[in-house]
Amino acid sequence: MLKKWFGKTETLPISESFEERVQQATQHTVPTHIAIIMDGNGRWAKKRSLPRVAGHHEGMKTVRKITRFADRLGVKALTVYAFSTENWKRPKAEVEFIMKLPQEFLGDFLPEMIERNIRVETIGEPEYLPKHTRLALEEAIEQTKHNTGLVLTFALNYGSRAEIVKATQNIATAVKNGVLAVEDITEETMNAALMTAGLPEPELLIRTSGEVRLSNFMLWQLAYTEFFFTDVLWPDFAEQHLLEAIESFQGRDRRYGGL
Ligand SMILES: Cc1cc(N2CCCCCC2)n2ncc(-c3ccc(F)cc3)c2n1
Repeated sequence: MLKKWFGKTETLPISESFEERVQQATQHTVPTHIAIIMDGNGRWAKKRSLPRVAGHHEGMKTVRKITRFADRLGVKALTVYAFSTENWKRPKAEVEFIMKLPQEFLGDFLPEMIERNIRVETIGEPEYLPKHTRLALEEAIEQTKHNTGLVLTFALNYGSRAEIVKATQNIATAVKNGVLAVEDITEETMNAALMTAGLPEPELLIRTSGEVRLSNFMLWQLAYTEFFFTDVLWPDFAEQHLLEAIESFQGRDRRYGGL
């Protein structure tokens, strides 16, 4: 909004109410860990008669935008579902394009993430990613491993059922080797065996584009998570939408199964 003042135009703040809402949100419990299923990239492109990869590229920019805002709000962990084990079924050219996004993202944003004390992590099976993708990821993880701020975790070639099977195999091996007694297996044993070991459980899950399902994402970890589903397509997801999801979270009465 522009206001004429002594012939000089100046842009008023985007919205005083937005800034007030940000202040309000940060006075209450901001979710420690937010997980996001970033859906709607292909549809965003199709609506604009653009190739699907244009939606993925725009979606990558949204990851940067939302990471900055989550960091500003004091979120401790942000986990984003960037590529599922099922995504390999997409056309070869689309997968090849998507697999170049980590390098582009890090090339542009890694210096700022280091400046912001953000730590980069990944969950999934990186061994099946192209070498250039894996190297970019490993470099970012190495360069940020001592950071103590927001933990930004990319779920890449990730599937929750495969994660649980792998964790179960490792626990069974520990029992077989006499390192662990069956009666000592607890929920904590599983938490420690999963790829998300060390992360707090997500308090808020956001899924964009109107889809209402988990798509094999963090099935164990989301047991007590609040869900926020929005029709907004991921490339259109902006600070106002994250703020809306957090305000919704703050308005809920979390009981963890109790009364
Ligand atoms: C495979 C993939 C897809 C990907 N999309 C953009 C977001 C929408 C969902 C699919 C496409 N994005 N966006 C950022 C990354 C990324 C991954 C690792 C990393 F260290 C830095 C950035 C990414 N990776």
